[in-house]
Amino acid sequence: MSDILKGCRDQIDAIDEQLLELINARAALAREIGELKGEGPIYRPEREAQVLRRLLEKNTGPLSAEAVTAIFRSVMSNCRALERELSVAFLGPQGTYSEEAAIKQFGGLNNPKPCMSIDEVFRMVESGNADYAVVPVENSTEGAVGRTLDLLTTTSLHICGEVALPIHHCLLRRRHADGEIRRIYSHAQSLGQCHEWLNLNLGGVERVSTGSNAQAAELAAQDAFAVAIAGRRAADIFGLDILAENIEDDPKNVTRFLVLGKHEAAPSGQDKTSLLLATKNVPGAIVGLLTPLAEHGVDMTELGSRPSKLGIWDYVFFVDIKGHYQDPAVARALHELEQRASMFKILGSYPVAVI
Ligand SMILES: O=C(O)C(=O)C[C@]1(C(=O)O)C=C[C@@H](O)C=C1
Repeated sequence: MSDILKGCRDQIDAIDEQLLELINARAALAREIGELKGEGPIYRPEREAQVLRRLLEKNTGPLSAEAVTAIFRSVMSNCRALERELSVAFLGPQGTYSEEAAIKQFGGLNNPKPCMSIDEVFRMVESGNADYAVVPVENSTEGAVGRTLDLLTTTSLHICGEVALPIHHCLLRRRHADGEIRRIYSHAQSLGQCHEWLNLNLGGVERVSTGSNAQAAELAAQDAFAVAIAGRRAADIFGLDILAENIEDDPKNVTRFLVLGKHEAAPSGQDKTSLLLATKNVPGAIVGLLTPLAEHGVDMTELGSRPSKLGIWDYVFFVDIKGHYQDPAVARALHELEQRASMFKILGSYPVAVI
């Protein structure tokens, strides 16, 4: 071993010892905070977002912003687990993008609860069988996830966080299979996101929609004439070959997930509030309904609608605004908006996703 290499490794050993001591000191403080919290919620998404934002501001590299957030999310996950282990429900099985989003947000899962459907994910938390839910809400290519929006209209859970997950699809196939490809398995949303690529490269091959991408990977693992569209993680879990990577039509393909729980998130300084609104079905009603936002200088970042299921051409509106509902300007705007709406529900105020 060269002297230079040995010198670097000796320095790394010394730094690791310091890191170990410091991380354990941090963990001991988290455990102390856990005792102070008593019966209150352990998971504080606003504080975790503040910790990450502060470190990102201080980071001078060479580690990337993504690397720094991944490392500190994992540190916080382990500190949090000393306070109490949380269970997180998501659309399973193992290997889905929902699982990836849950791991990203919580820095690792101590007690994962994969579920068969988005309905079951909500139910798990509502019934107290899991602490938090992670559900997909919209994709940059395919739009809103209707089932999640419908369940938000009736749930008692609060949105307490959001996760933005870049989605890079792979074409996966059973190892050593080389015959004709007769079927492509994937979730309908992923088939839609890879539509152009499939037309160009596998035009004419039957597309079979599955409950999840992980299920598609599992089916492809048993079928020598099939391929699946899923993520890298699913390839590892089900032992599949990756035939092609990044096959999504839009390279900036992102899915946004919501974190839901029984507790509200406190203001973090950079928050969003999601609202569910309805108004009388008359011309110009939605414009009038939203006027208080403009009057109080509150930015609307998103406006979507869903059939209300109460009557034909009757809609509810999903509105995202900047700020926390406790921020004074937002509180004033929401108070006025509530007077004008025929339905008004704050689905949650939560920290804006940290990369
Ligand atoms: O500050 C707290 O409330 C903590 O419990 C500490 C800590 C952390 O590790 O920084 C852990 C869990 C919480 O979700 C937020 C932050």
